Amino acid sequence: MEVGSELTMVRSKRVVLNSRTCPADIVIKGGKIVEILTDGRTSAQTPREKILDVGDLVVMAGIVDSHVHVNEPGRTDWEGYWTATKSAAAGGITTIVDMPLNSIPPTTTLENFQMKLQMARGQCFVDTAFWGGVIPGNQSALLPMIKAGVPGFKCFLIHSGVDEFPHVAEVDLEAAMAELQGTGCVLLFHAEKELERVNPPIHSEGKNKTLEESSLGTLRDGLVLPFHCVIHCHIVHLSSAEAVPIIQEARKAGAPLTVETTHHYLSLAAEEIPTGATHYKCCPPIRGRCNQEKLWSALKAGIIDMVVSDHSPCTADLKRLETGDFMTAWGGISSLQFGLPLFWTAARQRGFTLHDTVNLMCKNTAKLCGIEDRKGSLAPGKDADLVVWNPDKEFEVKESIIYHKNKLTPYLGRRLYGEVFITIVRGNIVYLQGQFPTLPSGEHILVNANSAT
Ligand SMILES: NC(=O)NC(NC(N)=O)C(=O)[O-]
Ligand SMILES: [Zn+2]
Ligand SMILES: [Zn+2]
Repeated sequence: MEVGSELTMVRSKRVVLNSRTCPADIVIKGGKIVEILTDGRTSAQTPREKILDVGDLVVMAGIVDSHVHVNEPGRTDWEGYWTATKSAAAGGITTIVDMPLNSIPPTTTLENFQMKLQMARGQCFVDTAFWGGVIPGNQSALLPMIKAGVPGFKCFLIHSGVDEFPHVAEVDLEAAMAELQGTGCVLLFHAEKELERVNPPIHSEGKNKTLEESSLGTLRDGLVLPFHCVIHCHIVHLSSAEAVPIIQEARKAGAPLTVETTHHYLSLAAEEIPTGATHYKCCPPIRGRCNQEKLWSALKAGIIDMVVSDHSPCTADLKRLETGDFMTAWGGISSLQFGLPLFWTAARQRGFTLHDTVNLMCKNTAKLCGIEDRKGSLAPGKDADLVVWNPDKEFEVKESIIYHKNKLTPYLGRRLYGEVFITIVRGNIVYLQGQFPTLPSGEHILVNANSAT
């Protein structure tokens, strides 16, 4: 079987289905799963050719990463569709959902969205959907973007890191929520809030800690719950466990609220960040081990709904490694390709199962962006998006296997469990042990929740 082939069946001794992991034949036709044959059942539709038998490698639904910054157009040297979707394919990610910022222009108007689509066409190795952005004064652009296929919008409550994507005040949220009433879309919040100014703590320069209690006001996940959440609100990249009781309270009060955390808050702790290691900088910052354990407990308890990458790379110079100054370095971590093994390496020791992994990284993220009818789990009628991997195989993150545009990731040199062998998008092999199709096959663009064009 070679890369780029269109499969008619995938066979494995370990297929992760909704209720169990068992031997199964996944019959594929026209890019869709048509049958899943278990318990030795065969069917008239069982094909004879283009069958991929992966033995006892695990076959699971392809990962849906709903938080990826592909900064094209405008900052393609930070990350572009070609490299972002190749690294996604190498990581078992079959759908990415692109964030509306760091590209120039940002996805804040219909025209800007159409420009993004034009740039993405023909460059995507995996399926790609797009978030819009809410900024002050663009409320009249929201409905046209929904009609054009965005499943929701991201907004910031503090400076976003890029001037062309200003943060919102309450009055802007009022206007946006009025527009979004009844549309069924979701509003994603970067819910850090700038608290009262504090005297800059006396810390040795260049430590993540300085960032944590920064003189820019104590930036925390002071969860700013959107008042009278009249639409589905989603808290992105929760970093501080202090927000967990607030989230629980909001839900008790009936707020339609979902929450994500990221691989870096679950896999990295402030205590392990070397002085000046600004490639670890992200906003909100990575916090201590005690906080990390509380995030894991909230994940186990179902209070945090999903885990994403928040892949937010930049060019190496903007990480200011020469000064190691966390206050001026770009906030964002490059990690897209390694989400599955990062999560699994830590989760397997905490009693999480392969089913939990599908729920947290496929099902719930697909639901967030309105594509759960075709992505996020294995069932007849769904897209044949699969990842073939070995949860027990350890490997080292080496520069030579990184397909991100910029290789500067805090995970370099780390040994992880869960090597990805094959990634299949709508029945096509898009990654096979280091090999990719010469060109992306077809148009992996999902501009409407229910259709790809
Ligand atoms: N402009 C950004 O890419 N910001 C992102 N940066 C992070 N998370 O460090 C984000 O998600 O807020
Ligand atoms: Zn953010
Ligand atoms: Zn982000």
